[in-house]
Amino acid sequence: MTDPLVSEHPMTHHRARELALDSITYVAGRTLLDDVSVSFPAGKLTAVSGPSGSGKTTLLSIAGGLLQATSGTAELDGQDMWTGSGDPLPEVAFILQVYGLVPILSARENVSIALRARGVAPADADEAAEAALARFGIADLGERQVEELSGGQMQRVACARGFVVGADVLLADEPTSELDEGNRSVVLAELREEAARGAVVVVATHDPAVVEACDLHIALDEGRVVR
Ligand SMILES: Nc1ncnc2c1ncn2[C@@H]1O[C@H](COP(=O)(O)OP(=O)(O)OP(=O)(O)O)[C@@H](O)[C@H]1O
Repeated sequence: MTDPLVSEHPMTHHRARELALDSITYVAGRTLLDDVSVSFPAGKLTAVSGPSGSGKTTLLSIAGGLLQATSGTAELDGQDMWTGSGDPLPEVAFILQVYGLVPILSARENVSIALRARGVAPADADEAAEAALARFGIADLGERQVEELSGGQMQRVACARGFVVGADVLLADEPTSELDEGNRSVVLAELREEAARGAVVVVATHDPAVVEACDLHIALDEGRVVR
């Protein structure tokens, strides 16, 4: 499997063990997360479920360092996930609900960027990007501008960009919402593979089939953990 970061630094790369959230509260006008303590272990696929508006996206954002909690801590083996800027640690990759793709760039460029930003040489990054697109069945769309793609195709580009990094922590927000059953299975298999590789993998989802496919399950309701 393509994993440029790990293969470039085979001797120095230590796997994370656990992403721990302790007493996280987040207030924005009202309380969106209320005293949430959860632990996401490496090597496991953890589902975060809950109705729309229950706080799943907010929780993932805090877990990955995009958002600073009002109180409480989010730590990867003791390292604070909040870096002070809203830029996540390089160990973290996101697959976001809004995708965050650059519309005027090609699918391949959007994926390649994630590696180039981490110091991978452009030619190697492009090659890994092609392979990642192929994993999600969109190798033929590499040259296409993202703004010309369908919602489901964009979601698969966002998946390829999240997976290509070989991150220690992969946080996926509804990564299968636009996908048919076949493509959903592909994404689930890839998530499982990342966990098997030793990553912390968290997937926020409404989909019972996705919850079913996970090792662990945390349910939110109105900003509180209910299971
Ligand atoms: N910055 C903000 N300021 C105020 N309210 C916010 C902010 N961000 C999110 N919210 C609100 O917080 C609640 C939780 O949002 P969040 O996106 O975390 O839920 P979710 O469980 O991911 O929902 P969905 O499944 O619909 O994506 C929602 O009611 C949302 O409108």
